[in-house]
Amino acid sequence: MSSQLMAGKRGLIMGLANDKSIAWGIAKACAEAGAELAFSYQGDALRKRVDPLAAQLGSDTVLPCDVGDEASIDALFAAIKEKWGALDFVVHAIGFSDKNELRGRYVDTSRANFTMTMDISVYSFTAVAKRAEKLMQPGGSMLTLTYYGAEQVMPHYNVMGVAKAALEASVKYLAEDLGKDGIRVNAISAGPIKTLAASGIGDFRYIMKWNEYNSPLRRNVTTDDVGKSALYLLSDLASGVTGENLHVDAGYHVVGMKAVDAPDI
Ligand SMILES: NC(=O)c1ccc[n+]([C@@H]2O[C@H](COP(=O)([O-])OP(=O)(O)OC[C@H]3O[C@@H](n4cnc5c(N)ncnc54)[C@H](O)[C@@H]3O)[C@@H](O)[C@H]2O)c1
Ligand SMILES: Cc1c(CN(C)C(=O)CCc2cnc3c(c2)CCC(=O)N3)oc2ccccc12
Repeated sequence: MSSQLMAGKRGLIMGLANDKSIAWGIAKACAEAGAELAFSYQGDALRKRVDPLAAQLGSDTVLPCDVGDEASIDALFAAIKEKWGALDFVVHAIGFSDKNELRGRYVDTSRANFTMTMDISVYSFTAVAKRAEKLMQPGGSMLTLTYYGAEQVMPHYNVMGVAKAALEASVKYLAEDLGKDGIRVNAISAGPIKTLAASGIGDFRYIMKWNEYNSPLRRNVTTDDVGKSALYLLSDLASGVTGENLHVDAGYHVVGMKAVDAPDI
């Protein structure tokens, strides 16, 4: 499938934690299409999981990066510059908040967690773009991940919803700034997927069931669904697409209300 769409392209995948990560679905799709990949991970604990996954895709470039630390981001891009001298695409699959505030009411969000959540889940994409643009030529592409909770209230998504709304706005401003140099910046709004970032979330099973029942495709999406759409946005197939937010959610976001006589009720 799309065997050489990314031949000769070198990309950085940020946010791989394990083989359930959305970053893994995206990395597999890009590698299968011929891309050469580098990975960044957060914290030594993840290194032992990421190394074998990277090797599975023919990559031995696995670098540490805590996106909350400017020096760490600088060191990551210095290593990329040293190894490749250039970069064709970047995937930012990073988001984090205090899970104790991803339950209950949004109004009870603390200033500390609001600030940390915005720093890690929003500003980090801008910080990465600041470094990446220096290594990119026309034709370069950046991608981040968002969620429908940015657009409509999703129970208990709380401050992450406010953060994703800011992230989606930042994609448009970055698209304008980097478009002048021929670099595209887009987002994928993925439906709920059972990943590490989804674990520890109360009633996540209910959220998945609700999405399955109310999506036009009557199913949840997978990291492979997201990977294929990411491949499109990162490749030259999307040469005219920037500042976009592509919903890969089985169509959930288009449904206002189901017909009461729907056959599966
Ligand atoms: N799982 C879902 O339902 C879903 C749906 C839509 C969007 N998203 C978004 O997709 C992205 C990937 O999440 P996922 O679901 O694959 O979960 P995941 O837990 O596999 O990935 C999240 C990654 O963020 C990284 N991270 C957190 N804080 C970091 C920091 N300070 N520095 C560097 N890395 C850090 C983690 O190490 C992890 O690798 C996130 O932005 C998430 O908000 C997830
Ligand atoms: C969907 C959905 C998700 C998945 N998703 C879209 C996400 O963006 C993950 C957000 C997230 C951010 N930070 C943390 C966690 C999840 C749990 C573990 C942790 O310690 N911190 O998270 C929810 C939280 C509440 C309600 C729905 C959801």
